[in-house]
Amino acid sequence: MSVLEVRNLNIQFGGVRALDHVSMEAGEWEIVGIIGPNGAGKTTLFNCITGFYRPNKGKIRYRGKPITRLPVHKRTALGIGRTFQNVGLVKNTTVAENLVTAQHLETNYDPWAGMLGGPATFAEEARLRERADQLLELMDLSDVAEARVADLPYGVLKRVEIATVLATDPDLLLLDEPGSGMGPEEAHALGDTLLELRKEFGITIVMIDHHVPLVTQVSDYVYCLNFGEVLAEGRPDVVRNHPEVVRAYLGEEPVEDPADVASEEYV
Ligand SMILES: Nc1ncnc2c1ncn2[C@@H]1O[C@H](COP(=O)(O)OP(=O)(O)OP(=O)(O)O)[C@@H](O)[C@H]1O
Repeated sequence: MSVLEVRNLNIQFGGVRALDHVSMEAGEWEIVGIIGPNGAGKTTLFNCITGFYRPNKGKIRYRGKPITRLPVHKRTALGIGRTFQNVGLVKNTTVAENLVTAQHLETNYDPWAGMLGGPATFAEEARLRERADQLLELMDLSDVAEARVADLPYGVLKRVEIATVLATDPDLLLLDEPGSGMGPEEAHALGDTLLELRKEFGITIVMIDHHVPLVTQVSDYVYCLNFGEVLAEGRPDVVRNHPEVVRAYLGEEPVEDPADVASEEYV
């Protein structure tokens, strides 16, 4: 059974057809890449999967259960975690505090015990902090645990955001441009981390990104959207050299050797 199944999704904003009969799926343990030029409908697809947008037509299933009409918080409770294109963190607190706060959403935390500060509360806080430290280590972020989020560079913030979503214990992780603001080496290191996360937590990942080398490095399967439609899908090496995909990105004819394409940041 697929973890995520999207069938014939349509959504329209005024005259703009943002998604037009879009179907995709992601299986257990899979990393699925979503690429496509600006305005192709990638973030709109995430907004439909997470419940921020309600599609005009189509169905979304999570582990076989229809979720098309469920509100955002119920989808989160089912295990769908998401990062945002423009980083969704509390900027005036530290990195570690962001992770602890995210875990409070998952905990049966008694507000009275919290106010009175009994031993059970301290033990619980210590446990949440320990888990935060483990996640920060896994994401190579231990050295910024006490840094204020607002003081960190964008590339580091993207990693912090992933750690924060992991703190909510998701089963399906949707990453919106995790490689944005990163150079090729930083993006490659992020790719290694994502593969590590999949191994460590056994999660399914769907990732939007413009860094085609990053998408190629980690994805088992790739969808390319263009003007709200699936232009191509398949293994990453096949999609990145698909004539229509190369044309959509560069307006050029495809190159002979896919390795030539892999060296570019964009297809
Ligand atoms: N809330 C909205 N209201 C009106 N139009 C919208 C809305 N959300 C998305 N759109 C339109 O839908 C189309 C797809 O946008 P979307 O943000 O999904 O593209 P994208 O592939 O994520 O682009 P980018 O790579 O630039 O982030 C665009 O034409 C956009 O202007």
